[in-house]
Amino acid sequence: MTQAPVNVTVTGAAGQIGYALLFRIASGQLLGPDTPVKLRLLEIPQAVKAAEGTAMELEDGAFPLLSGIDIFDDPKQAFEGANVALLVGARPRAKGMERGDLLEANGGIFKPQGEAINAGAASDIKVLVVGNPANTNALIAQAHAPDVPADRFTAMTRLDHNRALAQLSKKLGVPVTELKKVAIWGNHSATQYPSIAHAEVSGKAATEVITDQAWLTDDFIPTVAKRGAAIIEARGLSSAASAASAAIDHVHTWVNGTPEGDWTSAAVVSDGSYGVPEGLISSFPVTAANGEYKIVQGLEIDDFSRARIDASVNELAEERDAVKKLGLI
Ligand SMILES: NC(=O)c1ccc[n+]([C@@H]2O[C@H](COP(=O)([O-])OP(=O)(O)OC[C@H]3O[C@@H](n4cnc5c(N)ncnc54)[C@H](O)[C@@H]3O)[C@@H](O)[C@H]2O)c1
Ligand SMILES: O=C(O)C[C@H](O)C(=O)O
Repeated sequence: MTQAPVNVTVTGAAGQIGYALLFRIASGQLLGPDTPVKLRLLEIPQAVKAAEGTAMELEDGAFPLLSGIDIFDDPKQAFEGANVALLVGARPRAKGMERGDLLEANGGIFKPQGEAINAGAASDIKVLVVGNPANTNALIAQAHAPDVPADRFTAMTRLDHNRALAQLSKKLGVPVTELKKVAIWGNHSATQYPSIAHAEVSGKAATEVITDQAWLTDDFIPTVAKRGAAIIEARGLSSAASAASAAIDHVHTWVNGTPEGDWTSAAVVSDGSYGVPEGLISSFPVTAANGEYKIVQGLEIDDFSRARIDASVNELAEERDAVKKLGLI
C-alpha cells in the first residue's frame, strides 16, 4: 500500500446495487490493487440500520485495502472530502406516478446532493450517477455544483455498452475481447441507440461482418435498449450485480484510461458534438486518458444513426425542459 486512502462516497448504500458494489470497491476493483479506500455511505434515515448491517459484513471481509467505513444520513457530511461519488440511491417510479412526478421526486434528492458536492467534495471529485433517470439526475446535480468543473459529472450507460458487447459476442460466437468501438448514444432509456456503425470484429468492420440489417434493427437494438425492463420482468427486481459491475468499469476506465484503438460509452456533458445540444448529459463514444473522459470526435454519422441519435437526444431535451419548468435546474 503506497498512498493515502481515496474517499469513495456511495449513496443508496443499503440498496441492492449498493450490496453488490461495496464489496467490489473494498476489494480494490474500483481503483486498483494499490489504492486503499475509505467508504462514506449515504442513506435515508430509515435505511441507516440496514447500511450498518452491510458495513458489518464489509468489516467481516477483512479487506486489506478498506481503511474505514462511515455512515451518514446527511449529504453534506457524506460528500465531505469525497474523491469519487457514486450516486446510486434514487426514487423509483411508483404506481400511478407520471414522469414529471418522478423527475420532481428525484430533484429533491439530486439537488441537495449536487449542493453538498459543491460545498465539500475534494477538488479532484469524479461523480457517476447510476440512479434513474440517470442522465437527468446527473444534470440536476451538476446544475447545483457551479464550482465543480461540469465534466466531472457523468451518468452510467456502461451497462448498456456491456449489454451490447454481450449480445454481439453471442451472435457472432467471438469473445467480447474481439469487439471494439461499439457505442451507446443518447439517454439511458429505451430510446438509446446502441451502434455498431464504427465497430470492429477481430479487426474487420462490423458492418461487413454483420450483413443482416433486420437482426440489427429488430433484434440487437431493441434487445439492448429494453434489457433493463426484461431483467425486471424476469427477476422481479431491476438489475443489480450487472449494474454494480458496470459502475466499477465506468470509474476504473475513467481513472485508468481506455486501451489504444478502442473506446467505451459514457453519458458526459455535451460540448455540442454531433449536434447534441451543449450541456445535455448524453451518452457518446468516449475515450479516457489522464483521468478525463473525452467524446470521440470526427465520426461520420449516417442517416440511420442520425435519426436514432436525434430521437434519444430529443427525449433528453424534453427531460431537461421538464426539470427546468419544475425549477430544479
Ligand atoms: N444506469 C443504469 O444502468 C442503472 C441500472 C440499474 C439500476 N439503475 C438505477 O439505480 C437505482 C438504484 O437501484 P437499486 O436496485 O439499488 O435500488 P434499491 O431500491 O434496492 O436501493 C436504492 C437505495 O437508495 C436509497 N435512497 C433513496 N433515496 C436516497 C437518498 N436521498 N439518499 C441516499 N440514499 C437514498 C434507498 O433507501 C435504497 O436503500 C435505481 O434508480 C435504478 O433504477 C440504474
Ligand atoms: O432500473 C431500471 O429501470 C432498469 C435499469 O436502468 C437497467 O437498465 O437495468
